[in-house]
Amino acid sequence: MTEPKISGDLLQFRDQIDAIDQQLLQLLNERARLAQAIGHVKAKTDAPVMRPEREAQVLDKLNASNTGPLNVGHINLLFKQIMSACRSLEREVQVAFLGPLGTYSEQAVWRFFGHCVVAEPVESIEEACRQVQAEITDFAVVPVENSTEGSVARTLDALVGSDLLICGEVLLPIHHQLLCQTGSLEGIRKICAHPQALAQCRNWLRQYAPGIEQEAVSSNAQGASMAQQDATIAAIAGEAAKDRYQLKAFQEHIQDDVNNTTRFLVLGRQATGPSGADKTSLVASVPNQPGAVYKMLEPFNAENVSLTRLESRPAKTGKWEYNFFIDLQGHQTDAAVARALDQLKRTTSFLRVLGSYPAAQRDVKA
Ligand SMILES: C=C(O[C@@H]1C=C(C(=O)O)C=C[C@H]1O)C(=O)O
Repeated sequence: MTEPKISGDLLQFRDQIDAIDQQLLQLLNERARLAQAIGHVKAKTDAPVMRPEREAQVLDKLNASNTGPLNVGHINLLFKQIMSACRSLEREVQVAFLGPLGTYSEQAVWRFFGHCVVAEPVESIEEACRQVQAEITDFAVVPVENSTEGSVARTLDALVGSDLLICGEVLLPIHHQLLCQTGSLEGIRKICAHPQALAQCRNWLRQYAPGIEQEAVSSNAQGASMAQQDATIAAIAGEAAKDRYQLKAFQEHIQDDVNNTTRFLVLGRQATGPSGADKTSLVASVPNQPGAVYKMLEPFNAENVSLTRLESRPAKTGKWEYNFFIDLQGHQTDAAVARALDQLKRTTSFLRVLGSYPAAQRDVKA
């Protein structure tokens, strides 16, 4: 292919880009050497390699001073990978996620940790938690709620029964795609996907794939794997599955709700310091008495602490008792949050602070 007649300009611009790349390369290696030095300091005290609060602050600072044309999405994407690479020179962090390969949980891992981590799929939420507790891996990434389907009960139950800490959260827009070997619907006899994905694409399927049989399978990634082996099968899955199973998209964004989002938790053994825009999650239960729930929530009102989520689950005591899962804005070391938690100890029969961690949605001030 011939370049347009502005090739003189083009060559000049490319020379400039080459020169800048050399500077970037040098600076990136300088940055990497500093991370290595930090790694040596950490190793002496057995301090954690991954510091989610620091990584959130690095991105906040860059976004606050960014003048473009790169946007917040570009900055986060680029610098997350830079930090991931630098971090891996200290030590490669290990993460268990709810598999199989190609799931949205895997996408959540890459988004939170960047690509320089060892990520292992495991078969259940409980197993992901067990691996962190047994110190087989550093972190687990598990789904906790979906904007249309609600909470993931197994994750909430696993949190109550363990002493793991929430170190971070990931908000992942769920963009379903219809995937098959050729990218065309011709010859497709069956669409295989997790029942939730089939439900989330009901209208689209009715309109654009009427008459094609639908089969519920155990995960979208399994559907994608079936499509990889059989040209008559299409799957509903995300970007990670498309790449993993070498499929082509017939259509992207086929979910009926354009804002369909899943929230994932990053679970670990380490407490996370304040980043400047944090959330705190806790689980509490109260005695079965009139006004008990009101008394439990009163300290948050008194201290002007904003709650972002309140959810109850059976406490499994067989006595119609409930655990309340509460997310609030702020870090447990913030004075107002600390005072509210102190009060809460007096009004609850059970209280566990599940962790304070950087909020995924950040309010960056220029
Ligand atoms: C370099 C550090 O270690 C890791 C890498 C970071 C980075 O590359 O900026 C930031 C935080 C840590 O997850 C550090 O703790 O500062």
